[in-house]
Formats: sequence, C-alpha cells, structure tokens
Amino acid sequence: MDRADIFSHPDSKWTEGLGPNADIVISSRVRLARNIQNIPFPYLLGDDKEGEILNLIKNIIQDPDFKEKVGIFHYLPLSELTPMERWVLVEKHLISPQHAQSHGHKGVVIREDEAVSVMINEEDHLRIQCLLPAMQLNEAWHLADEIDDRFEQALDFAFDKDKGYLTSCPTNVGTGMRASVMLHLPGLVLTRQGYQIFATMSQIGLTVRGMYGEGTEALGNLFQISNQVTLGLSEDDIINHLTSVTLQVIEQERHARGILLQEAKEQLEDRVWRAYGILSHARILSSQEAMTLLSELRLGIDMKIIKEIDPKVFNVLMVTTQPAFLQQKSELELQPQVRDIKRAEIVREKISSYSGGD
Ligand SMILES: Nc1ncnc2c1ncn2[C@@H]1O[C@H](COP(=O)(O)OP(=O)(O)OP(=O)(O)O)[C@@H](O)[C@H]1O
Repeated sequence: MDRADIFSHPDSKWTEGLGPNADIVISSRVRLARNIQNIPFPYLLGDDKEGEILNLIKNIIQDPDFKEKVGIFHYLPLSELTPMERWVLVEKHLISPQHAQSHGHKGVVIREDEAVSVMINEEDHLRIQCLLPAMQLNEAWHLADEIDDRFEQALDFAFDKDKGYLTSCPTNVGTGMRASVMLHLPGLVLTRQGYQIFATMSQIGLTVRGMYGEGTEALGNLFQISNQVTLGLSEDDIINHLTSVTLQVIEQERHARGILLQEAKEQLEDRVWRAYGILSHARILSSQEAMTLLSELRLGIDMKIIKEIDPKVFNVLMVTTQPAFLQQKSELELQPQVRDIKRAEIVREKISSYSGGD
C-alpha cells in the first residue's frame, strides 16, 4: 500500500474482520504513550523542538534495520495534509480526533498494512498504536511491545524505576498503556441491558467510550471498552483483565441475541429486513442513519437472518460512509445534503453487489 492509498482505500488491517469473536469484537487496540528523556512534554514544546522530534522519528523509520525488523512505515507530517486527509485518518482509527485538530509540528507514521500507527507530538512525544481485527488483544500487545523495543533502541524514553514510563497526563504514568476493544453490542442495547453493564465498568477499572474514543458518541451500537488504570499493574495484568471482562460482555451479548430470537423473532427479523430494504433502496442517508441501519443489518448477518452478505461489508462501510472519506473519494468538498445522496449511492452499490442488483 503506498502513501496515496492510505487516503483512497478504506481497507486497514482491522477492516479485514477476521479472528476470534469477530461477530462481536470489531477491533482490538493497544497504545503505548512514550516520551523522550530530557525533552519537555509536547504541550511545553516550542515549534523547533517539535520539528526535531518529527525528524528523529522520520530517521528511525527510514533505517534499513528498522524496516527489515518491523516493516515499512509512511511518514506523514500533519502540516502537509489537508484537513480532509487528517479526518480520513480519524475515520480509519489511525489517529485521534484531537491529533487531527492540532497545530504545529505534529505527525504520524503508519505501517503499510495500517496495523501500526505512531502519533508524534500528540499528548506525548510518541503514541504507539497497534490495531488488529477481532479479539486479538494479546497479539496487539506483543506487536506494540516489539515496535516499542525498536524505537527504544534509538531513543531514551523517560522512565522512573518506581513509577514506570513518565507521561504528560498522570493517568497514563506507569505502563503508558491503554488497551481497548471496539464491540458491536446491538443485543444489549435492544434488550436495554447495555447501560447497566457499562455503569459497572468504572468500578472494575474500565471505561466505556464512543466510536472515536474520548468524548465521542456511541454510533451504530459500537462501544470502546478500555482500561482506566496504568499504574501499579503490569501490561499482562491489563490485557488479562480487559480480556476476561470482554469475554463476559461477549457472553452477555450472545445471550441477549438468543433472547431476542426466542422472544421477539418476528420483530427482530422485521427490523433486520427493514434495515436491508432501506439500505438497498434509499436515495438519501445521513451518517447517523447509515450507522444505525448498518448495525441492524450486521446483526441480521451475524444471526444468519441474512445469509448472502459478507459481514466484512459492515467494517468497510463504517469507513466509506463517513463524511471525510466520502469527500476525499469524490475529490470535492461536498455539502451535507450532497454527501447524504453520495452515501446512499455507495451503500446501495455495495449491498447490491451481493444481492444481484438494485
Ligand atoms: N478498539 C478500538 N478500535 C478502533 N479504534 C479505537 C479503539 N480504541 C480506540 N480507538 C481509536 O483510538 C483513538 C483514541 O482513542 P481514545 O481517546 O479512547 O484513547 P487514547 O489514545 O488512550 O487517548 P487518551 O489518552 O487521550 O484517553 C480514537 O480515534 C479511537 O477511535
């Protein structure tokens, strides 16, 4: 995948949708916050120093040994990207919305398969993120650990022998790790059990966020669950705890789907087929409506109510129907009403490609 493909193709490693519990876990993410010793945190840095950090990282990823060991990365200084390109990276979950809106010498390096991205000068000098499809928290952690080791061969990270890694926000001190899963939980939402379960998360050191992380809405019944605590726990503790809670939530979601099938089969089928009908024929779709209907369609696919559509369609449409991706693809800035027409067209085409025409 070359640099231009990052903005024109919806596919990332996570959109492959393959792996354990892929019917409920859309993606698993591990991010490590790291800072370079003796350099102030980004919020205290002047432009020159920020520029130096960007250059440092650029040189590291261009080193032949680094490339051979951990792969080819594209270097993208945010100042060289259009606002639309930055938002495509948010919609592909490769950078945070906060990073997309920042000014100064910020950047990101992205591995060719888009499983790894490293934000530069976000809240910390480096935010190493590994994003894999389905329930692969352990795999994402091992990959992040490997990338971290490679950077650490070239950089001295700020580390305190008692506290661990030092980070700009005290909530990240220690491992600097946030592990998270993005879950599709329509069963828990429809049976009204979701909010009760989410309310207990903070009592067990976890937090529930919306589709694009901190401060964002939970669209399309998608929720991100992540660890709140980074201090006093090892990386393995964090991964094991999140894994065991996620497996319980998966069980509860399966149970809720079973109840729906047993107690409200016709209503469930009706909802799924209506979603299919609207998505296959609508001429205007807002992003919110599209996400809601795509979630219902995906539920129907996972519950074998609809058999001919590949569940991966949901992951890809989660990216291609988003405002920035739509506009980037059209190479035009589009008014919201025009975007809604374009979105409906894209969804119709994708769905009819499975069902033999609109
Ligand atoms: N499991 C996941 N799958 C896909 N994307 C994710 C997942 N978890 C987080 N993200 C994405 O990562 C970005 C940052 O998320 P979030 O704000 O929750 O975490 P963070 O990096 O730990 O930031 P902070 O330290 O500010 O809380 C967002 O764009 C979000 O969509």
